[in-house]
Amino acid sequence: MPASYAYLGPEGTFTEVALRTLPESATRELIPYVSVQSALDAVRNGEAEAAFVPIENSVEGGVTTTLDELVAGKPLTIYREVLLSITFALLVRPGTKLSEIKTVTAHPVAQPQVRNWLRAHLPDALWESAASNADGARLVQEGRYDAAFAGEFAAERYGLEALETGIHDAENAQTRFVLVGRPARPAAPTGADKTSVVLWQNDDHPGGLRDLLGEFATRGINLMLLQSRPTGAGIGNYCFCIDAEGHISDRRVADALMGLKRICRQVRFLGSYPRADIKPGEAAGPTRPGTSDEEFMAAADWVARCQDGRF
Ligand SMILES: O=C(O)C(=O)Cc1ccccc1
Repeated sequence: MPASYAYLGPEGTFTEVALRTLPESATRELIPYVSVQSALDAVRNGEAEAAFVPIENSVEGGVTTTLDELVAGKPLTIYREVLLSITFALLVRPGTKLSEIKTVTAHPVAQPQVRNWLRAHLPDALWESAASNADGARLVQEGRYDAAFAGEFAAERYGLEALETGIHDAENAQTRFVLVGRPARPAAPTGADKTSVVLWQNDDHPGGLRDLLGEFATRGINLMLLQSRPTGAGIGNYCFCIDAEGHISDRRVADALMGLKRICRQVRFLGSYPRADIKPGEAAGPTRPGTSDEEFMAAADWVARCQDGRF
């Protein structure tokens, strides 16, 4: 059996389209799962080599199911990320008119991307969430809903017709997807990388979050995502999902992680992987003076010489 990648299915999701842009997907069996949880469980229990799931949307923010799965349970690691521009089509059973649509469905992350369109064109339609956009299309095929917001490409797969295409409230809406596997050595740095971590504060004190963020700021590390998630231990109890620029093999990133490890109750490393928004060589590199690898190494060397009496 070839190595397999699990993904948020069924066939015809944006997730599948994004997955197929990864060259390595051509050599894997791609297996649809009904939910993010079941795709990630397939990795945790060894059924699949890796899972491909949505994690962030430029309109709605973090995909909370995915973040919560990465925050808790058996540790998983992000290997790769993919960005996909998203516009929706309104899919209906052939012959359905706009005036006949009473119920619509799609993945909950799709709703904020089509809300204005719905208000303008189908103000009285009842919205219900589907497990994925393609699953919404499947439910329309089965007659459970009148219309689904999904990729235009899903129409053929589910015998539907696109009544409208190019639906998007926000220009250039993008969704970010990640390939997640069991913990492994991160891929070598490309020069344009990202590091994801989850942080749990040691105690509740004024400026606690500022202390965590300060570990990045003093080392000139830009943050690309900061999302708090409830720990489940009561109101006001949160952990923080953070994406930071750079690779764990960059001295400033490793040093920041060491700083966080010393002051946090728990740090979960979620991986260092190539950025999808820019190509290697396009990254600005450390802009804050004193934060390059060379400067970190020279400083460590100087301390060693002082300890040795050779200053
Ligand atoms: O991949 C899909 O089709 C999904 O259901 C997840 C999703 C939701 C909204 C935008 C992009 C992907």
